[in-house]
Amino acid sequence: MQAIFKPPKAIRGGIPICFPQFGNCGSLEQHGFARNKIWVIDENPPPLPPNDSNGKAFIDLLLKPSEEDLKGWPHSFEFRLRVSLAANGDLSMISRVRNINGKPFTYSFAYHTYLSVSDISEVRIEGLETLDYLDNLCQKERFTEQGDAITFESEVDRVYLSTPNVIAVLDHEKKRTFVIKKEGLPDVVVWNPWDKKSKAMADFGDEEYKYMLCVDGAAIEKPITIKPGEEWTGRLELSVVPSSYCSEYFDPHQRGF
Ligand SMILES: O=P(O)(O)OC[C@H]1O[C@@H](O)[C@H](O)[C@@H](O)[C@@H]1O
Repeated sequence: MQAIFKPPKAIRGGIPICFPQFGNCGSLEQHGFARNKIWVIDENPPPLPPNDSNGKAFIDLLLKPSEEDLKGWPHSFEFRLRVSLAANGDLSMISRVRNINGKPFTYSFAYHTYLSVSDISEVRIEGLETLDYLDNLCQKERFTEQGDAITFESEVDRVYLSTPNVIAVLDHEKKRTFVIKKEGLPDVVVWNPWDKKSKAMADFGDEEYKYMLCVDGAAIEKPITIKPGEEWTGRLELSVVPSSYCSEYFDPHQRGF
């Protein structure tokens, strides 16, 4: 990617954290400030269930609002992120947002997950068929998806609503499938900028839209409200499996974790 590694702008690629705002639905910068910040290592995070990190390598990160952040979004919080990598390559991310403010606050959230694919025209997403979505290309108008798996032949920028906790992204050419499992994240954003928008983005190669797809576990349509002292958790697990395994592995009705 032609990503630009120059703070304070977000780096395109990876899994930026969109918080406390998704997109431009609010007064903050696009996708909120969290992805543009330097997080610190959390030396002493509150415990998580042992299953979350058994046998995995992990790091705990912490974000607290700066004076500047509080001017634009006057709510004190602690955002803890554990990123874990299992020996088989499974990546999991656990976000915990704690309200340390005197009053409730409300936010949106997304794991803006860039997936690398062999050829976007050979990719399909399973798990979102027949669901309602908000189309960011039509002023967030609500539509209903047809019965078939989602495929790509033009720009897509949608927020699928009330989604199952397991979504599969099948890369036909590479014969591999990304399995996205999530918890606490009812929505799924699907984004591919296609040719025209790619050319308009300085940090994105003209042809790169062919080799990427964003599929984000998110909470957007119904933003999350937490009371003083309360904590919210949102989990995402990303695995890559050979597509031949998929029919056994992939059950959209399965619980996330
Ligand atoms: O260029 P950004 O700020 O990283 O955002 C990229 C895209 O992110 C998607 O999640 C949004 O739905 C799109 O509308 C947006 O264009």
